[in-house]
Amino acid sequence: MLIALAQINPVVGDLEYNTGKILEYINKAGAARSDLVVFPELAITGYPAQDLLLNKQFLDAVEIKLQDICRAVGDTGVILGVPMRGNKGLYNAAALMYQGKLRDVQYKSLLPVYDVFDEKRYFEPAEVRKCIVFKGRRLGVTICEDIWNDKDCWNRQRYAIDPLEELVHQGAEIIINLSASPYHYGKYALRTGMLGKLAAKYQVNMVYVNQVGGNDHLIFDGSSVVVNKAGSLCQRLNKFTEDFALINTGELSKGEFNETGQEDIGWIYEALLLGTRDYLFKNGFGRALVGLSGGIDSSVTAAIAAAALGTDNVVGVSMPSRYSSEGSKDDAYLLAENLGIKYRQLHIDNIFKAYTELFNPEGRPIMDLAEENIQARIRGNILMFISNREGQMVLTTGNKSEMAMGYSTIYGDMAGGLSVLADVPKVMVYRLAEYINREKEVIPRNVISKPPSAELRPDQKDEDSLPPYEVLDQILKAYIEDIKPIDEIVAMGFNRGLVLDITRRVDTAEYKRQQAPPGLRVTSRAFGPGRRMPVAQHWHIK
Ligand SMILES: Nc1ncnc2c1ncn2[C@@H]1O[C@H](COP(=O)(O)OP(=O)(O)OC[C@H]2O[C@@H]([n+]3cccc(C(=O)O)c3)[C@H](O)[C@@H]2O)[C@@H](O)[C@H]1O
Ligand SMILES: Nc1ncnc2c1ncn2[C@@H]1O[C@H](COP(=O)(O)OP(=O)(O)OP(=O)(O)O)[C@@H](O)[C@H]1O
Ligand SMILES: NC(=O)CC[C@H](N)C(=O)O
Repeated sequence: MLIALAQINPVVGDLEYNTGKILEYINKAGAARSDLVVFPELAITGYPAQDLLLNKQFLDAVEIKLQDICRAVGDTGVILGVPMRGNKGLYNAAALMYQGKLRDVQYKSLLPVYDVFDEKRYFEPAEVRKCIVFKGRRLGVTICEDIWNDKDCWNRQRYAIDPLEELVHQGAEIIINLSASPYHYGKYALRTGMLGKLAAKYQVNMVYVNQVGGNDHLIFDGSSVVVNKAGSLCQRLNKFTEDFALINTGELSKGEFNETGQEDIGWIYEALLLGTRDYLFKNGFGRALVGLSGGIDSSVTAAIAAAALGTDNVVGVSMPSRYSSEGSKDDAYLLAENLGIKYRQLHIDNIFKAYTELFNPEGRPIMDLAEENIQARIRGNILMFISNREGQMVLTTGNKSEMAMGYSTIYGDMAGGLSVLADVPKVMVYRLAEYINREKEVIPRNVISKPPSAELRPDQKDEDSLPPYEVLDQILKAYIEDIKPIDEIVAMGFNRGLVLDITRRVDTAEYKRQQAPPGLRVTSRAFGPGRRMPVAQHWHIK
């Protein structure tokens, strides 16, 4: 049997666009004389459609689009992810269409509610699982979480039923999985490792089709695969881009790829590119604005924006104050030159002076926190003024370490539409900078080598207020990503007072993060919908 994998990038809620895209790939599979073409989970609506799924008119429109697609299906069968109304409510379904008719449906059985997922809010679970017989073959059709039933796995779930096992026992000859599996660093290796293990355990070939694209904070890597019953990888679709491939189930005896593929920092770079591009494009923006301080965060953010949107579509704005060093101004200019993006310089001193004259008895700076922060706020206002007038989206530059510690000014450098590095720890920002410079020096060497500073007062250095980032990032990972208790973090070899201070600062900065723009998720636990913490709360270990 010839099976086509259609790894598409749907736009959430754009039923017209998604249907057009699905029809395009159905035609492509038909032209290749494929027996079957498989699309990702909820391909018609895009994933996650969230509360759009509570809207009756939206579901009515989905039904009409499904009928349109059905009518267009000929001799190439189509398996497509779609929300479907059934006996008990809404189901997350895989629909099989063939020769103009809906032939069979399998609902999703395991509905994830951990991490960023909230599927029980919308869907009922399948009550039965049956192989779908198509062109004489028994297909075991599963939807994403249906195969993630392993307590050792990242999701740590062990469900009472095992759809995969049931389908194999019913004689499934091939397992098909429609997915919308968001990326985080390490996820590809984890996912393909798991697929290999399952295929070998059940001695069954597996075709895994994943969504690709950025949808708000989530980035889907695609990386769809085919694994044979020996557990070897036979086919791998491109990562972070739409792709299409054809496999012959009769020729899967030997794997073509030996490795499951450990990811390197390039994966994070590509993920951020796709996340930035799709967030802007899917929100109707083609251009971005970045405040360039000459520091590492704004440099890496601008480099990502330039690669994602094209150099002509990025404006870097340098906004020096009296505390900005000559070096920083030069670095900001050089970065813009190296990237080939547009560059402007606007001094903020007169505006800063207006504030000090308004508020200070002597009319001169008194150098307190309010004055430090007003510089960041003046810059935020300037960027939003340009955005309003010219139509670019402002990108904020704070990294995960700073967002964790509240080391940023609310309504200042946090003002903007998308936070590109919000889930990238500072140490990883440096690795990204080295990666960006892998062929030639784009980010000036001085930007990478100088000690980080907010330059909001004379001689300010980040490490006056924060522990060294190498230490900080390890403690933050243990606390935020691994959800380790304080005692376990201390047992990793860190000073108890330091761990208490850092974790308390993380907790008390929650109010800032809840007012921050969405951040692109690239670690196993980002701030945002996958980490829901109260703001006004008093739980702290002493
Ligand atoms: N629980 C709560 N819920 C809601 N609002 C709350 C709040 N607690 C304080 N607030 C409000 O927030 C204000 C304090 O926050 P905010 O005004 O941001 O000020 P704050 O956090 O005190 O200071 C900002 C810090 O970030 C550093 N910084 C700034 C800019 C860039 C960088 C960098 O390196 O990237 C670093 C800066 O040096 C300073 O240490 C309070 O005055 C109050 O209005
Ligand atoms: N002089 C400046 N000109 C333009 N933008 C600035 C300037 N100073 C700060 N910003 C903006 O505010 C953000 C926070 O800057 P700040 O220098 O305080 O912290 P940072 O975390 O060290 O960032 P970076 O590494 O980019 O300097 C910067 O990334 C930049 O977007
Ligand atoms: N859409 C889903 O069911 C996703 C859950 C799954 N465990 C994943 O992240 O790949």
